Amino acid sequence: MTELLKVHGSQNSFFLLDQANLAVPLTDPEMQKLARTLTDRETGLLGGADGLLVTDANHPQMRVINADGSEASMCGNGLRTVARYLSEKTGKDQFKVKTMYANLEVRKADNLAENVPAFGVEISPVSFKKESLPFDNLDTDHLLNTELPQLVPGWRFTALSVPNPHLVVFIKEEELDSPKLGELGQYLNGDNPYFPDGVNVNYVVVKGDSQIFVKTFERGVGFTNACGTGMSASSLVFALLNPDLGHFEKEISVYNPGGMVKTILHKNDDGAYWIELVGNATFTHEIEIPEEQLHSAELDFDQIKTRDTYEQESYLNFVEGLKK
Ligand SMILES: N[C@@H](CCC[C@H](N)C(=O)O)C(=O)O
Repeated sequence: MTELLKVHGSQNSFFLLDQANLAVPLTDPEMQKLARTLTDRETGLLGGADGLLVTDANHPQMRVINADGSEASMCGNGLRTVARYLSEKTGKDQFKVKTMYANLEVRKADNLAENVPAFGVEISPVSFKKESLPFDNLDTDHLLNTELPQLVPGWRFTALSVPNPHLVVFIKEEELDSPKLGELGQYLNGDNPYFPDGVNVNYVVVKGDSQIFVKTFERGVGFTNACGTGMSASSLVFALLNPDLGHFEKEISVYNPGGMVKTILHKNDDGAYWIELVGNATFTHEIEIPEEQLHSAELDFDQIKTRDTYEQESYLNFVEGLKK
């Protein structure tokens, strides 16, 4: 039997698999197939999820397989849960985790509430260069609060990678339910002349000093409860465009449909930006699957056992408390 976990950060949910638990590690096509099968919102396990996180306790690392089987270079909410998993395995409270483009620092943080463990993770490298997303056919090398009437007239867009690609647009609170949000997300993540690899689209509402709300249409997934890299990218753009409200080296509260995280913005002496993302790392279920099932083309759900950890109840109490 192999143990998987179902986890979430701000209710951006994942299955977490440790290759070190397997006699034969999963191949990339097996991971992609498993991600698509487990995460399906209608036919997947435990109501599906937004992706599959693959780690290896022997070589601290994280790979992120989106729900559609594509691979993302980073996942901020996912990294917090991988950090907790590896921390509990090794007894270490601070260490680095290898991701596609960078070795990122992670640390155990104070619990957000009783039974709501939290971790802080480094989000970097940050780039505003066109090639880092990439984007094309927009007659510019940088999008920084730029009008793009060919996308949505009247909206201003900022593009940055952290290092996965993000587009940030500030909207009014009353626009949050507009169909334009999903339409644009879908358009830019389908066949389009501007973002050939797709892009995560973050819709941001400024709530006040050091406070924003972010709703994200995620590449490879669709709307999610939260996107860690998206909230980090949005925090940086918030501070760059509104220096009176968003500050470096000071916590920013980032509310999202799944809860709330904190971000802290940093600028190194060489001018490079990086962000610390602090938030919950919740394990909702322990799952037992025979290893041969993970390698097989079809999963037999009758052979899978799941156990509720009861952490979700505590997390929901924490979210309820945010409303008071
Ligand atoms: N939810 C994630 C980001 C996941 C990756 C994204 N869908 C992509 O393809 O870049 C997060 O918490 O950062």
